[in-house]
Amino acid sequence: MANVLTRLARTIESRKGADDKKSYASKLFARGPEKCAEKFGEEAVEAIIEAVKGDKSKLTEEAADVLFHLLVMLSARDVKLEDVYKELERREGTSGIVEKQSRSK
Ligand SMILES: N=c1c2ncn([C@@H]3O[C@H](COP(=O)(O)OP(=O)(O)OP(=O)(O)O)[C@@H](O)[C@H]3O)c2ncn1[C@@H]1O[C@H](COP(=O)(O)O)[C@@H](O)[C@H]1O
Repeated sequence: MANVLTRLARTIESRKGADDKKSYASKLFARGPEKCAEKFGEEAVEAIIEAVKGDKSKLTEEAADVLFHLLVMLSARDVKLEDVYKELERREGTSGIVEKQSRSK
């Protein structure tokens, strides 16, 4: 069974071109990829604020908002979640330090 992120990504993808009065994701898509990116940034900032405050319950909720808006932003630019998973898998087992050095070349 697909995990919740994979299922949510599929649902979000299915909202492209759907009625934006019935779907929040459709409403975001209709406003364009720049707006989707802006909303992701706003949600990330809200999560940062809760992380700094140390409220675990609110940080959990904000993290869910961040993941939802990340998926919308990726979909708005036709980046597949599967490809993000593949990139994470490629990095698995390598040290973060080595990874950083290989990317800065
Ligand atoms: N997981 C989510 C989810 N997380 C957060 N949000 C929405 O993100 C919005 C964030 O709140 P904001 O105050 O920042 O935004 P807003 O004022 O409502 O809207 P803006 O005009 O600022 O964009 C809220 O409206 C939340 O409902 C989500 N909306 C939808 N989903 C899921 O996405 C799927 C598709 O949803 P629809 O597109 O609505 O069918 C469904 O499975 C939903 O459960």
